[in-house]
Amino acid sequence: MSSGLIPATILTGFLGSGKTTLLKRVLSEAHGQKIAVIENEFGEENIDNEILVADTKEQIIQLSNGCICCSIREDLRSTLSDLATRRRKGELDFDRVVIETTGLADPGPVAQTFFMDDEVAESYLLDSVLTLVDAKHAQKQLDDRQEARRQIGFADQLFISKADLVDAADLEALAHRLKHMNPRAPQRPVNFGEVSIAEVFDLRGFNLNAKLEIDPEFLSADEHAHDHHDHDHEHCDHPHHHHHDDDVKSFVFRASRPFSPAKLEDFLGSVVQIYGPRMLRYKGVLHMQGTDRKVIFQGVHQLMGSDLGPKWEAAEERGSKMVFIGIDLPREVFQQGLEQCLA
Ligand SMILES: Nc1nc2c(ncn2[C@@H]2O[C@H](COP(=O)(O)OP(=O)(O)OP(=O)(O)O)[C@@H](O)[C@H]2O)c(=O)[nH]1
Repeated sequence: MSSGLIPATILTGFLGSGKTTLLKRVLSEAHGQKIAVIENEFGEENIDNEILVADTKEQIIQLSNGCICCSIREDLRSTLSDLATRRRKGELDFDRVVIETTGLADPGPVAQTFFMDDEVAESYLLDSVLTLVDAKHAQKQLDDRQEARRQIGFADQLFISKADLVDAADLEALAHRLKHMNPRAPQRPVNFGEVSIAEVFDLRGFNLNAKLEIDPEFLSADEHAHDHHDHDHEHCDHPHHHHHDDDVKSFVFRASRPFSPAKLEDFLGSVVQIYGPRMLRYKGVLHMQGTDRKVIFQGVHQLMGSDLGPKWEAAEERGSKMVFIGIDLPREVFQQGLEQCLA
């Protein structure tokens, strides 16, 4: 890694979604990487920890009796900073860190630790948030549990476990629901954690230079479905598909006219003041006045940043697209506000 920062991966997913299964698999794969694992489990009996220790020679640090996203967030911060210090001194040797959250954790505060704390930010690079989704139980968990919905909203990559336990139509309905909640995160089924290293590490989900990958077909289909809801139902391919009113939702803003940088900065600065706590992830490739390069922007809650990307190609049509993933965000406010920022 050229930056010298230690890459960190957050592995999340609701209770029993297969986090440990996947992690164990990743750790036992012969990849020549030394991985420090921070496990966060409720309770003193840590079975996962034993399973992992038995099978691997990795460094495992356990944070117990609380949840890293709330009561022991300070423990996470100090553990990360302690690990980095010991690595610098040569007492510990590891190439990356994986944090496995409890099934009930909100990954937001965990991710924020990497930006909020100077010591942590200087040593680590948050690579990505990986979310496991239990194909058998996710629909109900998403209906019932806010944490489960937030785990989807935050994901840079979704892995769907237990696809073997459901039929194709159920799997399709789940994929559809997830895509509405987070169109930015690629989805892929995993059978008992069977993934390759390349699919979990160095995804650069938090990298400002990362491409914004949204399937344009999906998004226009989405608009259509909302505008013609009743009509849409008559022609629905899945008779059992029902409408979910998830509070984690996403929307996309597109424009071909360039943004005025000053107006946009003002607007975003004020919306994050108000809606920041509910803005899980947002990201965009922007056509900005005054530069012939793409501007890549992204944020988590109140924290946002932007970077100059590559030049627009001569033949390429310039335009901006932004995706916002959040909890009950007022789409109209964003839509109209952003339009006001166009030059
Ligand atoms: N059928 C099936 N079972 C799976 C799959 N992946 C994991 N499991 C099983 O699901 C159960 C829960 O898996 P874990 O890996 O312990 O889940 P977890 O997310 O770490 O669970 P918590 O730490 O309790 O939140 C285990 O019995 C796994 O063997 C899969 O793809 N298919």
